[in-house]
Amino acid sequence: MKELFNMTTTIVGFPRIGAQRELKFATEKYFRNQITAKDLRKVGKELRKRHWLELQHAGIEQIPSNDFSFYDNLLDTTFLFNAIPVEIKNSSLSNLDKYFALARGYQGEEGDFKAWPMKKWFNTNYHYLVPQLTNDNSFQYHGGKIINEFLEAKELGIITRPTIIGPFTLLKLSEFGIGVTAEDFTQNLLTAYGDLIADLSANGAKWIQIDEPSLVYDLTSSEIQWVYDFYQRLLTKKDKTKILLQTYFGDIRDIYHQLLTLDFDGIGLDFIEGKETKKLVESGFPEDKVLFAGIVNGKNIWRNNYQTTLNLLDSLPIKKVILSTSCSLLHVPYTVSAEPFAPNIKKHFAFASEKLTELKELDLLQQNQQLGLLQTNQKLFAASRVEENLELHQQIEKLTETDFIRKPDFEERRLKQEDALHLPLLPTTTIGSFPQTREVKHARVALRKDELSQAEYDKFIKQHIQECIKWQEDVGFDVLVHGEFERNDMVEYFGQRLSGYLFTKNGWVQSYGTRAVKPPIIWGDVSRKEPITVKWSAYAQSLTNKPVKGMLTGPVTILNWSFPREDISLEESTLQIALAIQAEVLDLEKNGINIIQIDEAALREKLPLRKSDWNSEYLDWAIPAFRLVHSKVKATTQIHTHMCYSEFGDIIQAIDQMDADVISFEASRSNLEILQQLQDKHFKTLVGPGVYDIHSPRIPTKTEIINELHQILAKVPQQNIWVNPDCGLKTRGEREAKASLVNLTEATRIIRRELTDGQDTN
Ligand SMILES: CN1c2c(nc(N)[nH]c2=O)NC[C@@H]1CNc1ccc(C(=O)N[C@@H](CCC(=O)N[C@@H](CCC(=O)N[C@@H](CCC(=O)O)C(=O)O)C(=O)O)C(=O)O)cc1
Ligand SMILES: N[C@@H](CCS)C(=O)O
Ligand SMILES: [Zn+2]
Repeated sequence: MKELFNMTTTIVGFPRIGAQRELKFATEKYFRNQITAKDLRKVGKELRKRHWLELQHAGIEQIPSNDFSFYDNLLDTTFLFNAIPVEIKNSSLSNLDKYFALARGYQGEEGDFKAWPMKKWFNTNYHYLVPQLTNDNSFQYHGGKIINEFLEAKELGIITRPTIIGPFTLLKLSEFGIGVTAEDFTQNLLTAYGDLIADLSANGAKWIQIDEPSLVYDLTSSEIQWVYDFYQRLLTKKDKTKILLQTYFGDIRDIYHQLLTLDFDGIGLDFIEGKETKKLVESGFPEDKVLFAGIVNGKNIWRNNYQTTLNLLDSLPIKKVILSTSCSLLHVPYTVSAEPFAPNIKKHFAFASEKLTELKELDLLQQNQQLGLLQTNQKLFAASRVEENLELHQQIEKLTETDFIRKPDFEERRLKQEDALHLPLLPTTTIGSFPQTREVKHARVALRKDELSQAEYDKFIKQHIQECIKWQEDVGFDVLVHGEFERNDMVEYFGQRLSGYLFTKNGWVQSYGTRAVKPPIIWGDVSRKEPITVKWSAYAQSLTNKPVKGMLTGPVTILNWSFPREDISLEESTLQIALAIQAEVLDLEKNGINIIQIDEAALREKLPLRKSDWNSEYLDWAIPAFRLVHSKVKATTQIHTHMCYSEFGDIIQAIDQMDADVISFEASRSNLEILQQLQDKHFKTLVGPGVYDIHSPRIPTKTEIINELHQILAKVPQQNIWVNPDCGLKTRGEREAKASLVNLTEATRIIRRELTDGQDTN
């Protein structure tokens, strides 16, 4: 056992939505003007208190603060420093409403402000708001949320470790207006972060945590130099308050040694996703710094293997260690305690609360105390948890190259589909879901509580499908959808209908703002028990002569938005799911569905963050898994896919290799930058770059959509273009969703007329 330095425990951050999603319900009530700002702030305050006390009670010695957020931490950071657009800054909206205007857009008496774009937070299913920095912006610190929350905890007798996103990550994740670069903000940020540290320090903070997850990417030499120079200058101003530089989602191999020479008091490293973290630490770690060792996985829900962790800790040549999580616990649900799993299943799981216990137990074991805990833990890993599905394994073994290749090729299929489908120029469609109204969600609650029979529920869903089809026909859409009213979520719904899956009752994880998901758990081998979506799609198709798109979630996304197994490879699990979805595709086709969309919104999620680690490994199985799903359909069946909230530019060729016939993706909020990539890379798949942002209640005007279409037409051949919103409409209210779609169809008709010299093609 290593020499002990005052061994303590901490976490990088804790979930904030509340175990019963209190924050979501309160915030949405505030949006609907049903409660006041004061009421909402009170809910936030109660949640923070509850969480700090829970951490204290669990024996966590260093408790973070400012990990709470009403919407998003990066938005909080930009807002804290007042680096927001002048129009919003100068409006007479309240501070809270300015904040929400950036998050969701605002259309009202104070003006018409678009929401900031939203992107995936590294390799997670959490999404952050992308700061838009222009000439008008500067960063200044004048107090605010971070200090208020520190003082709030202090009043409870808890000296927390305030956390803040660091300047490098902030700039890396921001977008810059014309004529502005990250460099322009350096001096400004230095003063702002310096003032922040001084204020927290003056108010009694002992430690401050600066999060720099962007350091886990490949870094250029100028980036390394920027980080080094910035922190060297910042740290000369620090006094007695200790600074922790916290990294996560990988290792920091490009800058590790330089960082160690800076005057940080602690360095937080991820030993779970950081493939080279152990090696880096073994190569040297200064005695005067504390290693915040991220050894409890902040993203999975499986119990920690204590022996493996203790061996790792024991092997590190470190004196001062604080045991921590690999990243914030934001990415896991609160607790498994109230979940109705059988004890022999439950004992394998650790959600956020149970991870606190794990940290404490590891701390004790590290000190050679309560060794019985180790034996109990070892038993969890001694035997296989599940029985294998041998038939499925054989089916996978027998797959050959041809199973992954669709015939005939894209061009031949395209002609056949044109003949079969007769779609107009710039066909219009939507991404699948229509608003999940309270009525729809409520019906599902009633079904769960046996207040509604299955037959009544099915009838209710069919009524919604009928109205949805009729509305799309009236408005003039070319390819219709059934609306996904029967689904709670695009992944959980499938998980619940596939064998091998477990799902929670209350395992909510924040995805963005007020929205959360309950990722299903892959417990064993996955297979399809029976058709999943066929009855709904076939019913919708029976109501219209226009084509209705079948709507499925693809295998890579189902895997990435589930909690995956760790006892078999991700590739193997994905192939199992792919075969299940393939069977569904073929059943849809058999039942008269000629267009099938297979969503792969999370295709990128498990692609290594570092390009130098790509080696094509992940894409080499993820793309074929998608192809396996549709390789056996007829040439005339048109396969669509959909992606959102990711960077696509650097994987555009891999996307083409998915060999779908049509792809729709989010583009309206990434300023259509992807269009250039499509042109440069001669993208073959037909494309529907989203023409408006569905994540905001703001209704796009016809003129805005026309402008988007002009931009698309400037880069993509007109016969390759589809017109659609940038994602599903489930989070939108009916009124705004419909108004936006009407504008979309009318804008398309105008453009069609332009393109066909004044003749209306519709
Ligand atoms: C498209 N996106 C998705 C991602 N990940 C997914 N797994 N799914 C996605 O769709 N990632 C990227 C993007 C953006 N992310 C999201 C994430 C979540 C939502 C969303 O709308 N979430 C809903 C919850 C959806 C759900 O599970 N609904 C259930 C339960 C509904 C519910 O809360 N019921 C209440 C009672 C309601 C009543 O009585 O009226 C209850 O149970 O207490 C269902 O419909 O049955 C959310 O509200 O957060 C969107 C995009
Ligand atoms: N078909 C899904 C895709 C979301 S990414 C929907 O429309 O909600
Ligand atoms: Zn989407």
